[in-house]
Amino acid sequence: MTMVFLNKEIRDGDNPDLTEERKTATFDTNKMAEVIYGSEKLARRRREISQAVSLIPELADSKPLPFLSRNEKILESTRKVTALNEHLPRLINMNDEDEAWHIHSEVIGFEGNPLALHHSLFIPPLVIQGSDEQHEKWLGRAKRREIIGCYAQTELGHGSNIRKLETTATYSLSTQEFILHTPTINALKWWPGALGKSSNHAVVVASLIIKEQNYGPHLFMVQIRDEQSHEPLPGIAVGDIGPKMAFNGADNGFLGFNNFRIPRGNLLNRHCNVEVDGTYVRPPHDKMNYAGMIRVRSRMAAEQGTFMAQALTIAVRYSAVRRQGFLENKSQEVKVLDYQTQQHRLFPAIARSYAFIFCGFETIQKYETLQNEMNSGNVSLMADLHALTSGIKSVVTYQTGEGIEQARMACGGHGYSMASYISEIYGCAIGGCTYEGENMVMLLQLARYLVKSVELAMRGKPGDLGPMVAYLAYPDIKVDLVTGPEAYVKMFQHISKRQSIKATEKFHRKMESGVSRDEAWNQCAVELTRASRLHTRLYIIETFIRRVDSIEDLSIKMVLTDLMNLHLNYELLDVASYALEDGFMSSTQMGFIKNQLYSSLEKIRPNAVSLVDSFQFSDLQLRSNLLNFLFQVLGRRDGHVYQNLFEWAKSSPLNQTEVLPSVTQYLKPMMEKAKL
Ligand SMILES: CCCCCCCC/C=C\CCCC(=O)SCCNC(=O)CCNC(=O)[C@H](O)C(C)(C)COP(=O)(O)OP(=O)(O)OC[C@H]1O[C@@H](n2cnc3c(N)ncnc32)[C@H](O)[C@@H]1OP(=O)(O)O
Ligand SMILES: Cc1cc2nc3c(=O)[nH]c(=O)nc-3n(C[C@H](O)[C@H](O)[C@H](O)COP(=O)(O)OP(=O)(O)OC[C@H]3O[C@@H](n4cnc5c(N)ncnc54)[C@H](O)[C@@H]3O)c2cc1C
Repeated sequence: MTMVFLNKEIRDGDNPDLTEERKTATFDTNKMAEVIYGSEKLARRRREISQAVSLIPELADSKPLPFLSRNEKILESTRKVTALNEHLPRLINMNDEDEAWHIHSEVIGFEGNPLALHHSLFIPPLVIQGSDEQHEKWLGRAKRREIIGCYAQTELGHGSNIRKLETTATYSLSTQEFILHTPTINALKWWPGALGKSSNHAVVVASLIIKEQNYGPHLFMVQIRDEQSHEPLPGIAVGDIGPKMAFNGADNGFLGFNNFRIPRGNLLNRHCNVEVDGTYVRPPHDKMNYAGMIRVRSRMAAEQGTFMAQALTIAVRYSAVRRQGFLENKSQEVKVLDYQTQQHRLFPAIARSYAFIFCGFETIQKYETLQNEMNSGNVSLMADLHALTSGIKSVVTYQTGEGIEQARMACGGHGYSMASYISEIYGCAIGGCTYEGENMVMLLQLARYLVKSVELAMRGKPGDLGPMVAYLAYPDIKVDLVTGPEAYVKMFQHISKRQSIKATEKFHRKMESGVSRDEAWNQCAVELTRASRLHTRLYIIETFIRRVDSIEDLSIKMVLTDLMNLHLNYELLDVASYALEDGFMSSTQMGFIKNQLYSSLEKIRPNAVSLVDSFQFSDLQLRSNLLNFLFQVLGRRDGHVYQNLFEWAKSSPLNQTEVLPSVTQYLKPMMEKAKL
């Protein structure tokens, strides 16, 4: 049987413009997929899973999702996710989170579903914070999906500042229970995905109170609905928070407690505890209860890189079949992908997708190391990884939003149609700027770490700096960019270091002038977030270079070197003003970077379609095949866009009747009245 999307497979019947693109590729997309996904086996597994899903009709959308109401969307996503549940053990390794993520994104798309958070936000905190006994009680049931769960932390009044969460869990010595209570409207849990209508359990974050002392946010396992009737348990108010910008196949919800009692054993107590007599046993790190958030953030670079890659696959393929305007040859209009402006719009974003995915895999590995260390009681890596993931989460979500929006614009009018599916991808991805820590808030977390590091360097203690920030103590030696990537890294290090130092010095000066620490911090906050972004972008560049260095296959290494050079020049150009300001970069160097960038665009051009083909998204995943009711048509692998756009329009419910009630009830009477 032929795989649905082998690259070098040139298929009869595909749009010849796309076929032509695939023939110019200088590398094999299967080999590239191995680099993107980490190994031959992992890339092959993805193809096998996509192939298997495409053969199960009940896993396909039964109708084009953009034409559905919210209730219908939830019903449809629930139908698919439960059907998928039946097939899962046969299709994927149930312990492999990447396979689970991939298959859900194939089947569900981007609209979310009532189990969306069960595997990513309910089970992980239970694993991380739950004791063996608690795993015994809930983990198996959760994994088998006997119970459905969510993660209820954010409240109506507080999301960013979790120390001020108002939901309380008060320990009752007499009954050895925790009493969960929502004292005000503001204290209602608000936002948790899958809470509104689907979950019957929640990991609830509440302020732990023992003998009137507040011990801060802690995690509790709470059953919120009856397992038989699915009715909320007495003492619980729960519901959906209404439609959102996107992700409307998921039921984000609210939750309130009226002195709702849970057993003492429901405090997730692997790292901390409340003993029978109310004695509090501290965790080994003050912020241990936040570990689950580090985990989610550590996965966001790869996730967001994949979102952007999906939008770019649609936009690049479409740009190779869309012909409009002329260059030299006036007898045939050009593919819009041949315009330099189009390339400048799309190719740097392709480079960023690769960069984020490579960076993401490193970050996930770092988290796994942290997790192993935490399990053996060593929490020394937490601060570094908290700082790193705070920055990465913020930079990649923002730049992914930019990249997807450019992809949409690059598709002209058809990009604005829901037939492109890009708006749905955008809506899902851009939520990442807010969820899991609002971006500015998280950049300021990284800034705390950078300021401390600069202070160490200033105090002449560079030896105390971790490897991630060692450059803050490096001397400034001018670099010749012609010598290659290392020189770019040094230039970036200078820029990042200078901004961190400037922001720290400004902060110190403010305090010396008598301004309080908090106020001084706020007065420097914009400069501090700039330092955080630069530091993070430097880190992403370094991971890209490391990955390319490690590649052995020459054809892959060559094209990825082109992509990396594009990334280096694009990133450096974007921040050049910082280095021009102090004369570290000359205007000649600036000209050099621009020329390198333009020449990188030309080098990438013949490989552009194959670079996005290499992500190996199936048409199902991109919602790109109308015939199977998968409705998105712009990014189809076969490139037959126009006839499918027409089919898409014909399938609109509005076109199922010639004269709508809006006409008979309102427009016609209006026109008749005007005639009188
Ligand atoms: C196709 C498939 C589609 C799938 C799509 C997926 C959809 C998923 C959708 C949604 C999921 C979203 C889930 C959520 O959003 S859950 C809620 C997340 N909420 C947050 O992230 C809240 C953010 N706020 C915080 O994390 C904290 O409030 C804080 C900003 C970190 C501040 O905390 P706190 O006030 O306690 O701390 P301080 O600022 O005073 O800092 C004190 C020191 O502690 C250090 N610190 C803070 N956090 C950590 C940590 N996690 N680990 C280690 N150390 C930490 C901090 O650095 C300070 O150190 P210092 O040395 O400077 O004193
Ligand atoms: C799609 C989606 C899914 C979500 N899923 C979940 C979930 O499953 N479970 C859950 O518990 N939560 C969930 N959330 C909630 C989410 O985690 C919070 O919305 C997020 O952490 C931001 O908090 P906030 O809403 O309080 O923003 P706010 O903090 O109110 O942000 C408003 C503005 O204030 C600024 N600001 C706030 N504090 C500071 C500061 N200290 N310094 C400078 N500026 C500041 C921010 O930068 C922002 O510009 C979800 C949210 C979304 C959008």
